[in-house]
Amino acid sequence: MTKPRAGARRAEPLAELSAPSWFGHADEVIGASLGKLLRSLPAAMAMVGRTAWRADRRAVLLGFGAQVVSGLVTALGLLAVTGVLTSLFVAGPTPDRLSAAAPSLAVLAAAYALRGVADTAVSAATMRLRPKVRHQVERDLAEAISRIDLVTFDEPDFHDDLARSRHGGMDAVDTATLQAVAVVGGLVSLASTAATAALLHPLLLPVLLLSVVPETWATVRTARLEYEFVATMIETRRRRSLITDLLAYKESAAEVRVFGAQPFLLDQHDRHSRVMERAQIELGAKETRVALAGRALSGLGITLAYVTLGWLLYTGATPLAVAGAALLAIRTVRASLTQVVLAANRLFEKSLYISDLLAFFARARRRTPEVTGRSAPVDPEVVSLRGVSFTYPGASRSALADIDLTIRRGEVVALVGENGSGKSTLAKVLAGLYQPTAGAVCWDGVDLSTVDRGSVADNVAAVMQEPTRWPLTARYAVTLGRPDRPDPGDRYLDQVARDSGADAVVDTLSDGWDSLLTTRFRNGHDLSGGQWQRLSVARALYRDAPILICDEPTAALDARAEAAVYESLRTLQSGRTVVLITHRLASVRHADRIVVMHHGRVLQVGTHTELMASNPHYADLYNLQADSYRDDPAGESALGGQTVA
Ligand SMILES: Nc1ncnc2c1ncn2[C@@H]1O[C@H](COP(=O)(O)OP(=O)(O)OP(=O)(O)O)[C@@H](O)[C@H]1O
Repeated sequence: MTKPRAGARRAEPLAELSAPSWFGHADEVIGASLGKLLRSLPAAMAMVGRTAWRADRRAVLLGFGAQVVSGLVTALGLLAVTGVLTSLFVAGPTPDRLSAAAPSLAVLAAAYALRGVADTAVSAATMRLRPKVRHQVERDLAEAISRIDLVTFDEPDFHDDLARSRHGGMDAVDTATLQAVAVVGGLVSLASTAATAALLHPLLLPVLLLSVVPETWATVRTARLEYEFVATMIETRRRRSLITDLLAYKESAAEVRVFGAQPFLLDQHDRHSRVMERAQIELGAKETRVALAGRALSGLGITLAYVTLGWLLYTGATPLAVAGAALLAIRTVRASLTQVVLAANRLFEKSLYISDLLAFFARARRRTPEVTGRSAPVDPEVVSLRGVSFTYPGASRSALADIDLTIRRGEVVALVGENGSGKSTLAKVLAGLYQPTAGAVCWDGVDLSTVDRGSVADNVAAVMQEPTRWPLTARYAVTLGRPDRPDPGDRYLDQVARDSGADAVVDTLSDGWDSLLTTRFRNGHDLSGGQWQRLSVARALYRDAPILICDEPTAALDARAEAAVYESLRTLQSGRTVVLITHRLASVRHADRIVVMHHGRVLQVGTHTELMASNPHYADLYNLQADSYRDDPAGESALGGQTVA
């Protein structure tokens, strides 16, 4: 055995990081015109508005009403200031001038007080609205995902789109709610103050607006740069977090250590980080240049505004008191404009993410099976496949090709064949989880593509090849397929636990059925692979469905548990359709029919005896396994104590 040289484990560079062929969506974004991006704003705003309205109408009305009040009293305050200054600047004794200014001063004080109340009401409404809007969108997203066709999860760009929507999109909705309120408030205040400024002198307004245009350009440009960065980096970020997950999760922690994979993973982590670092530094430099240009031009604009005011005073076109109020107006208009520009900028930036979210919702709708209102036959007598083919999204070869098969109620049909021959895919197509790309799956003659998926699923229970390790209590992990089943005294639960061997698992748990099955929380438990499999068999039995799919149901079970499972499958068999997938051919000898699969096609269908006599492929596979047991001096198979051959 050769000893690995120190430092020999150098990972190859990740070629795809320098050749960004998978930046597909980001390229579209980067290539989009500013106009196109700006057009995303109304749709995003409408989405936030609709969601806010659904989430809490009263808060929306209170928030916007208070904004209007706040804007109006700001203008009123400005007019009061003009009144105060006019009274103070006239000739005469100071006490007289002060008394003349008193009414305007009172209006000013009232305006400030009212504005304080209105602004507080706006904050209160916003604070109420923000979490509600976020939760509403999170709920909408979770619901949309839950309805998506299973095959969509195999589409290459689905997970990128989902990640962008879940992370960028959610935060965007949250921020957008806040900014939408700020934009409206700023606009109301701007409109009323600008109208007042225009009243003081019409020239002031265009000059003021001119001073804000460069800043607007700079902020919009910066927002776009940042979005481009996030969009181009999303896959790198996801890949990097995948590596962190491998290091962080218990499921992979042991293999990482056994194979000494830490240096490799850390190296991959660094490579991804370096790509992101370079892009981020480049982004920073671009943003600095844009901000500099914006500020320089904006400074010129402000200078121009003050020069204009000075010129108006110098030529006597404006009295001193009005010029004083105009100075205040300039400050207020600029403050309002800055508020609007900043908030609109953030909104604009967020609207790009919200359009991702909207695109995801649209994709989810397209990928959600249509609700037809028609139901699949309950407890079908005949399940038939006619010319069924199936190709996974993006795959170059079909996983199933031209399959014809009929299964009757009460039959146990075993699917056998080499790895990758299409057994699991066929089982999922049979169960209506995948729609065939050609041909049809019919239950009692009803094409499953014409009925609601929920009604199909209602008839199916499955023991999956890699059962989900549900991080719930043991009770929920078994009963979640029929949570509403009345089961006084847990009689049925205990029965399926005995049939699957799950009773022995639950007996070892400190809180029995109420034990939490994850060690990520306090007092949680973890189970062995075989113990999880026992629970998955119990779950399938508890669901008590007419069609039972068992995909390698006993692969992780010890001999005794395996024998118990097959015994209970035999009991269950009557009145049900059982599809059994296993590589242990001794276990399929007693199946009513055995379907031999090869490269996605059905080679032959028959009983064990028929196939041994006529199908050399099956006979070879069987004898290969049988031979390994014949070498066993005890002559006993480990498969549930059944003697092979
Ligand atoms: N999600 C997927 N995306 C693309 N191809 C897939 C996907 N799942 C399976 N395949 C391919 O489809 C073919 C059939 O796979 P399937 O899982 O049905 O085989 P199997 O007979 O159940 O294999 P095994 O005995 O290893 O469980 C294989 O070539 C496999 O690579």
